[in-house]
Amino acid sequence: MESPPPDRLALMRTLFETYRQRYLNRDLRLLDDFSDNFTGYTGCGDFLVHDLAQWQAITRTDFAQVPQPIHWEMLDLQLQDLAPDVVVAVAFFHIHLPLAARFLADETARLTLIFRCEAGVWKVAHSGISLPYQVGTAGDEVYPLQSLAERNQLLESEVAARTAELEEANRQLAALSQTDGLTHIANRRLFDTRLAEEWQRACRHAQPLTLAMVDVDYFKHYNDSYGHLAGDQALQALARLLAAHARRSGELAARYGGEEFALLLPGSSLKQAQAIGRDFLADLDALALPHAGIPLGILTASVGVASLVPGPDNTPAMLIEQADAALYRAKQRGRHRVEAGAA
Ligand SMILES: Nc1nc2c(ncn2[C@@H]2O[C@H](COP(=O)(O)OP(=O)(O)OP(=O)(O)O)[C@@H](O)[C@H]2O)c(=O)[nH]1
Repeated sequence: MESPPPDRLALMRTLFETYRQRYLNRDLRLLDDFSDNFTGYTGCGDFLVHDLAQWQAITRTDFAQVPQPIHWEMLDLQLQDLAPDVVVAVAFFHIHLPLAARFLADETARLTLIFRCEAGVWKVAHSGISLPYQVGTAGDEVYPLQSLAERNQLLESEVAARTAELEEANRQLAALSQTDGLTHIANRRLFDTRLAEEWQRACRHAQPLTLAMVDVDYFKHYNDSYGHLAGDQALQALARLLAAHARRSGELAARYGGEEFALLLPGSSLKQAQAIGRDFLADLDALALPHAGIPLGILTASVGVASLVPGPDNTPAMLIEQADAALYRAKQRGRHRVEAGAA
């Protein structure tokens, strides 16, 4: 097939472009372009319009419905030279209406225009637009704006609901990853994070950071006597008591590992931490979980506290070491007591 001569191609392009620009810019001069002998298919109507006045009314409704300029993202344009007085343009494009109905723009629309030269003037003899929307139009709508708006609203509320669910799931996941599964207090991971944070804070304010390490006494014996499940329950009860002593902002009770716990006490002096340790042991005594076979007859714990002012010569690990050393001394000196400071 021979391709049309350049001037003919230019003509076809001009005809299509003029139509396109007027349609996009909501330019009513478009109405002048139609042939008296016109036929057309609207985007959502499934009937052939062959009454020019009806088509012009549809066009006016279209322009009134969407008065702001429309944007077409052209995908393809076929220009066909059918006869000296007939040319056809078939265009494929995405429609971007000036509203938030994004998925409308995802559809590919097709426009077929037939131009016919009548008494020396090129007119639009046929316009058939195909919009593959899965939604119907309401009333005399040309674009299915109402259905699209409803669909959009539904989609937005579904997205909002899913986003909220996802955020909640993420929040729960984050909380879970920082919580000890047995005792439901902070786990070692959160303790390490908070220790590092509090260390930095104490460093900035040149204040001491204080830490208490807590270890259950004769816990192996407890497990052996009462069973592992009872041991678990004892750890849970102890964790609850310890958590009740983390009262002020920044304080944190955590399960450090096994039957060892940590109480981070920013802003407390060594003396205050010792008092907190003693209060905690008194609470545990009051709980009086039976532990037959050890001198006191109830479950007890030992506490080691240490305090350091962060500086170039010390690290968080040193604070833990010193609290651990104090805890070791508490064990050595008979358990069920609080010891403080490095050896
Ligand atoms: N039930 C239970 N036992 C645990 C858990 N984690 C650690 N243990 C037990 O804790 C016990 C710790 O024993 P040891 O380290 O010998 O210390 P201890 O018997 O408490 O003796 P002292 O610390 O010297 O007073 C071991 O028997 C562990 O099995 C746990 O999650 N649940």
